Amino acid sequence: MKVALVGVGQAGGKVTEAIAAFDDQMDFGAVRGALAVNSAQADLRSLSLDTVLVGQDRVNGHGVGGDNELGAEVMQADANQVMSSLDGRITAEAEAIVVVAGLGGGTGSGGAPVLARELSKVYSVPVYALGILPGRDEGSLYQANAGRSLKTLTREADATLLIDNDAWHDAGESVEGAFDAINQEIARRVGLLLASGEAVEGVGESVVDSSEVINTLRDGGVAALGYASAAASDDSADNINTVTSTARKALFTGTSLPDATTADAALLVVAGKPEAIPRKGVERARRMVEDETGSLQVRGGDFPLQSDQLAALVLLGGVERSDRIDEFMQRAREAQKAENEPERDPTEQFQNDELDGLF
Ligand SMILES: Nc1nc2c(ncn2[C@@H]2O[C@H](COP(=O)(O)OP(=O)(O)OP(=O)(O)O)[C@@H](O)[C@H]2O)c(=O)[nH]1
Repeated sequence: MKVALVGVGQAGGKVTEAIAAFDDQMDFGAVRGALAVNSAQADLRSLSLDTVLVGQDRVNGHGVGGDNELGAEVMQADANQVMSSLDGRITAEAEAIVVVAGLGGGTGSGGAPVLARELSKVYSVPVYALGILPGRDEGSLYQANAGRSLKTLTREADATLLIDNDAWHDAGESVEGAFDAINQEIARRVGLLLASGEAVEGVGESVVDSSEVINTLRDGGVAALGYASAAASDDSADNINTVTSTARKALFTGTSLPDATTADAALLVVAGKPEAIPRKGVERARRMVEDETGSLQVRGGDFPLQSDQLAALVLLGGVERSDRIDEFMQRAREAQKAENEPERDPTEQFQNDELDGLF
């Protein structure tokens, strides 16, 4: 899937840079343009991307200091400048635009939903968000910011792929210390997903197409992405168990949103040498994803890739019913000192008034 990436805020810029670098290093060509937007000049300087500084008249290049309402305001005020910088990058070949941001800070948290809304007004391709949730140990401002931002993002973006900052760091290691490693994990997963619809080597019926990514995300809401890989034999018959166990790992331990397995739709992509991918294994893995997610809409496809490994990518659409989201929204509400509320359907938590949206 050919995309243009827009990173907003510090985390947004760094993750965008990591995804673009992975795509370039693998020679995939799925990332057709990348831009970083921030209200903090210093954060933009360290990036090897084209950049736009917003809010200069309000914060003089110093960032919004975690104030996401201010982040939304400065993005709104300078939206035209950002949109015109994006003009040349969102060419006719872009199949989607991805707005990338850490949801806990100020610029990305406030700016990403504004930008998603502005982009949706102008472009007919889907506008997705890639949002990073603060880890449990991050402060309450981060949690409250992320709750409000997520609520608004899920409304403004066509779908929001969530990455939990607690997903891939080792016990005892601080989230901050793990950023580079987490960003690499994000880049590998997202980079492979985007490239999977771009397969050039081998064009069989079973090869995944970018329309399958778009269809999996069609109902909007929150999405998650799992990944795992294992050494493979050259003979596909020996790889049946490898495919099923790798898909299981991708779903249960390799996911961007731990414990989010109940989904409305899913896409299972198996990457590896075409002759090493066993049809029987892929079919079994697809059924396993169906059983575990409870979704009847599980798509599947191959991603031909010259590698000694077999990898499984599992994209889940509509995971907002998961315990993990429920737990996070609860944390965000508590952080915002909201009143205790009665039990209700978790899917409604993006619609009710108990946690303010951003706009
Ligand atoms: N995965 C990941 N998360 C990050 C990174 N940098 C910051 N974060 C997370 O992002 C949130 C903070 O957002 P930032 O992007 O630093 O803030 P900002 O959007 O630039 O906003 P201001 O600094 O307030 O102007 C926190 O939850 C951090 O844990 C990173 O490189 N990788």
